[in-house]
Amino acid sequence: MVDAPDLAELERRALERGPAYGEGAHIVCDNLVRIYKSEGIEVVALQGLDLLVDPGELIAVVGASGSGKSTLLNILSGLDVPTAGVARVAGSDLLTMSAKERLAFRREQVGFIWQQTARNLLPYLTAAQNVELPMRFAGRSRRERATRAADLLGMLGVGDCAGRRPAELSGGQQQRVAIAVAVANEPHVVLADEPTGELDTATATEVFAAFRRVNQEFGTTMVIVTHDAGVSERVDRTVGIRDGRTSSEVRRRDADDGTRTAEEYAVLDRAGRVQLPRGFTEALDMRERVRLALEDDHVGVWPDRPREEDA
Ligand SMILES: Nc1ncnc2c1ncn2[C@@H]1O[C@H](COP(=O)(O)OP(=O)(O)OP(=O)(O)O)[C@@H](O)[C@H]1O
Repeated sequence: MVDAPDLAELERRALERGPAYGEGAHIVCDNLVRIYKSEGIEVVALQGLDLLVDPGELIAVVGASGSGKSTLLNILSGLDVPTAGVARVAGSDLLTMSAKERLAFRREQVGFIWQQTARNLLPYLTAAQNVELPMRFAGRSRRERATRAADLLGMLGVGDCAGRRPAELSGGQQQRVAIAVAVANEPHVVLADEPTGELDTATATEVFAAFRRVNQEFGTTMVIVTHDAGVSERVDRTVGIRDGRTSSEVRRRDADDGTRTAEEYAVLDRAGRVQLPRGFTEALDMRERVRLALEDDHVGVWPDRPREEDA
């Protein structure tokens, strides 16, 4: 009979294995799958998506229409349940939580901002009342609600709009009020689906600045889905989604001399998969299979055609 390992041995093995995937991350998606079934047809919206977002990070998510961006946000916000995989936000497991836990998660842990300005605010309440509403649900005192609503609206540059209803606000003002609503209960994470999609460039810049302000002031982790290059170029990390998987990443850094550099990476997932950019595969007519070779400091990828030395 083999001796069972003792506690010290198990601890030693755990240390040897190193940190678990996503340990310390605020958002963890590991091999996330979402399959929609309608009228007997299955649509695989997410097919093994991996994503890690650190606490306090502000990232943009980009991708073609239908690539799975909204599906991802709906899962992270607790609105939708994934079919398989791991999705964890601020320590909450989104696959296994009960209905009650899900409600508390949505009320306290995440704030959400939709593209359609009208969807974010209740039309018959003033801006301040809209911001106070989630705090009322959370049981905060009347005085605390009023003070915090005024502070948030002021911080986001819409303090003078406090007494106006959404119809009396511009699209950009409505989105800034929506950000105040989203962070009213100090959520750990804010998710936004095309929040500047209906705005002109100058207004979009102002709204993005409001997101940035909240991120820096409160350290809130933020994921913004966007088609807007003005937004995606201003964040430190842009994650590209293709066919329901994270496929590429652009990281930007400010150099000491004040210049900003951007570097594009392909994402290597936990199973060792890399998605080649479509431009590369088309340029070399790569289809179905490729040849790989391990070199000293890189991996070569060739189209599946007879090589000269084989001919
Ligand atoms: N409720 C649903 N039922 C069936 N299929 C769905 C449903 N929601 C999304 N899909 C499908 O899942 C895939 C991903 O959709 P999703 O809305 O996540 O993409 P997206 O990247 O957000 O697109 P867009 O930029 O156009 O909003 C698409 O093929 C879409 O048709």
